[in-house]
Amino acid sequence: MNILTRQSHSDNLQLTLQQFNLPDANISLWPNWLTEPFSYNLQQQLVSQLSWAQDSIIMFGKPVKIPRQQVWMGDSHCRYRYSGTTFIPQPWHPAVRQLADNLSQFLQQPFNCVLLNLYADGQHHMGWHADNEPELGHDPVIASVSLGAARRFELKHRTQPWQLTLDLPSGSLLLMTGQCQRHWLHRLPKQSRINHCRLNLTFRYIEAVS
Ligand SMILES: O=C(O)CCC(=O)C(=O)O
Ligand SMILES: [Fe+2]
Repeated sequence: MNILTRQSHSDNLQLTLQQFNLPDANISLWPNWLTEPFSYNLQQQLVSQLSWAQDSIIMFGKPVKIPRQQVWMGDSHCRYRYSGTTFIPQPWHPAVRQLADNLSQFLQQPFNCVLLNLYADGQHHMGWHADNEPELGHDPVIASVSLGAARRFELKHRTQPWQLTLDLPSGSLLLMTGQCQRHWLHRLPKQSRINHCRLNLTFRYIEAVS
């Protein structure tokens, strides 16, 4: 475990980093990347100010409502297609833009779009998947910021009996890199005892096609 000094969000707390060098994937977790008050305020602001939608995706040829609400946001060229639906990005909310800029600086990686997911309680969830849509390119870097209720996050290898379970507290930053999306799946399982809300932002990069 490495200890870095927190550089952004203006306090002097020690920034803890946990690294998991999995076969075919690199996972890093900064459990307290954002401070509690910053996380709380950002969550309140985004829950009330964004146009959340319980979108539908196509499963077995039929539209099915997703078990959460979401917003797709980013630069205007960042169209995103998954499960038979194309999402056009909403323009940047200034606080999300600021967070993307801070992340880009912190990780030395460009980010130009973000999927925001709002889980009202532990019934809301996301099933097994990989963030491997072609527009994300080969071996995408996915940076995931969590606000609100701490939830369990699970990874499993596609072909080997290997699993990793993490707890994602409010203010945490999870980074998935290497060949993670090629060889591993991840999900946010239901946790029926959790009765408050969580907001997750997964920052991504989509190249502009000229
Ligand atoms: O809510 C989470 O932590 C997972 C989100 C996720 O996997 C995604 O947006 O692709
Ligand atoms: Fe994902």
